[in-house]
Amino acid sequence: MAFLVLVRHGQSVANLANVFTGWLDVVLTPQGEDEARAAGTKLRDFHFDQAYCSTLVRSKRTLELILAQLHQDTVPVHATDALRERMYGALQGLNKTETVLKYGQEQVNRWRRGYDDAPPEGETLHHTQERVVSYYEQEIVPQLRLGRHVLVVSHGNTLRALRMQLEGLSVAQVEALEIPTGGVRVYILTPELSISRMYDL
Ligand SMILES: O=C(O)[C@@H](CO)OP(=O)(O)O
Repeated sequence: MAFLVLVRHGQSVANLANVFTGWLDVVLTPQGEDEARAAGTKLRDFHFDQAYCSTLVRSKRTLELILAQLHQDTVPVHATDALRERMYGALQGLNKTETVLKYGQEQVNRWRRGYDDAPPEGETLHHTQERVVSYYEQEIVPQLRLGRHVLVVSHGNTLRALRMQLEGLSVAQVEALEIPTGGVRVYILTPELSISRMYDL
């Protein structure tokens, strides 16, 4: 039985500053590094065959810290643009609270969580989902079919989009889904890749 584990990167300096991040390439805070190590500790009973992350440094560093914590530094790592955070367009770098004061809570909620609402010059969650799911199907599913154990370290919105697909969530459910930094989700899969168990660690 293969298992698939999804982890959101640890807290970044932009998360701490309450700034829209998207494709900004920001580092982890000390707390974020601790969250990454803690995710590794939670995964101590797991052995991975393949690991995936985005090309953004907060995702790469989180994966590196998890594998170091697990003494599994030799697991092959694949870093891809396909697993980058949702592109937040003109909102990138803006403070979230100031943006609410300027445009109103309702508009900002739609930009942040609406499945088909694009932030100015940015991607909708739906578009993010298309690139993430297509990478998942082309690169990760073949590994899972071989019974390999896979770790994916990515971002809040990419993981919301992937979880919608894997868990069959409705639009309303994915719009309400929040994943904490360092959050760990485990899927135990049947040989046909149905989910036999899923849980947060
Ligand atoms: O800023 C971002 O890129 C994301 C994730 O940190 O934020 P939000 O919660 O608004 O999707």
